[in-house]
Amino acid sequence: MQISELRGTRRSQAGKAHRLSAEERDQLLPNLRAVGWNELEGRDAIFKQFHFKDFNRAFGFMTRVALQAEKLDHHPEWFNVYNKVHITLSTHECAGLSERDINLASFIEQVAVSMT
Ligand SMILES: C[C@H](O)[C@H](O)[C@H]1CNC2=NC(N)=NC(=O)C2=N1
Repeated sequence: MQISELRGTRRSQAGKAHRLSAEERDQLLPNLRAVGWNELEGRDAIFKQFHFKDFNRAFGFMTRVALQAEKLDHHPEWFNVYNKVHITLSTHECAGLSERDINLASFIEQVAVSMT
């Protein structure tokens, strides 16, 4: 395998991202809605606010998410102040919500559960 192909695999979620269809949304979003993720109005993205016990927990959470985001080459838009972390997920490549956002949101949920 060539280095260039390996890079291709590292861009993991290989292939082009596509905006989720209505059917895919019906199938994938309910589980995330149930744990507090919502679709933004006026932008094809999902959003959730997290609250932790203190800054240490919030930043520990962000650190774990950041390392995975870098691995996946898919990064959150986020805002942090003290114990709050607000996260928006969307995919630039398709200018909207893709499966990459669903995968990252699922990972974020696992980390959040382990930090609260
Ligand atoms: C050039 C770079 O690989 C791209 O911009 C990646 C990086 N991180 C990303 N993060 C998110 N959230 N969406 C993207 O489309 C995206 N694309």
